[in-house]
Amino acid sequence: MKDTILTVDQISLAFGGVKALTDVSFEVERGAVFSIIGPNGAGKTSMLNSISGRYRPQKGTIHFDNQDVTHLRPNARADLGIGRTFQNLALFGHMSVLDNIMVGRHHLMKNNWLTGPLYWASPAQKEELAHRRQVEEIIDFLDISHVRKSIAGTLSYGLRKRVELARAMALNPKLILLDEPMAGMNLEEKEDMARYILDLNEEFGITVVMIEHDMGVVMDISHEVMVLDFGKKLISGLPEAVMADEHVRQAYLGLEDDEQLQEVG
Ligand SMILES: Nc1ncnc2c1ncn2[C@@H]1O[C@H](COP(=O)(O)OP(=O)(O)OP(=O)(O)O)[C@@H](O)[C@H]1O
Repeated sequence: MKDTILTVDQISLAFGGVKALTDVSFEVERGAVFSIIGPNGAGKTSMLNSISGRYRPQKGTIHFDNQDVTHLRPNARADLGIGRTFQNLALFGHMSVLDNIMVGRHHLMKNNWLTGPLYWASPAQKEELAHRRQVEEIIDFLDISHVRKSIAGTLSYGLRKRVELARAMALNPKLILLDEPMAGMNLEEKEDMARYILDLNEEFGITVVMIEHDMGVVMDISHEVMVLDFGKKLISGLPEAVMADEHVRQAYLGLEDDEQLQEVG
């Protein structure tokens, strides 16, 4: 039987007269890497924001892990296991890598990690230690231990993106929303990031919903692809089937033959 972790049903979202999303429905299977593609302004970020709770669609419902989350606030959705990264870096530049990642874990801690250390040898301290161990695991996984004490703002772009991913993972998400995780990266950084996304999906069992413009990456790592165009769903399915679709090739890729498709991204 199909194990669906996310069900988006008939979502419509408008900003004044601008229709960002119109009647978009789709399902994401637990354990999948699901990519959303489409031209600029197609509604991709609006969809991610609707899932995370940042935007409130005027119409439609969103179910996550068998629960109606349509009316839940972003924090409540995060508590249920929806993590995310942003299109533009959203790290605390003046804080260390470790502290940035601990912020991601904050909501999991019963005791506030800022006031926690003030209580002596208390459960709060023990809790912080346990959290630190888990954070160290994530740091090892993403190969950022050499910069764990560095100030986040001083790191290269690729490393900062990885720290952002670490912070999202620290939330212990069942589903992670990635908004253009490879944007602005060189080829090597992109290859690294693709590997980490695959590993967090396979080793940690985290379902991934990702917006990505690099078609090579999308084709390589996605189990399913959905195309948005002018706020509407054009098609979704296996990556090869979507790329072979005539409408997609014309409307989005503007391509005629396979040779050109290879060059995208
Ligand atoms: N907060 C907002 N206020 C007003 N209009 C918005 C807002 N967010 C998105 N829009 C509009 O909704 C439409 C869809 O935008 P969205 O950012 O979701 O597209 P996108 O596919 O993510 O584009 P891009 O690839 O450029 O990031 C656009 O017309 C955009 O201007």
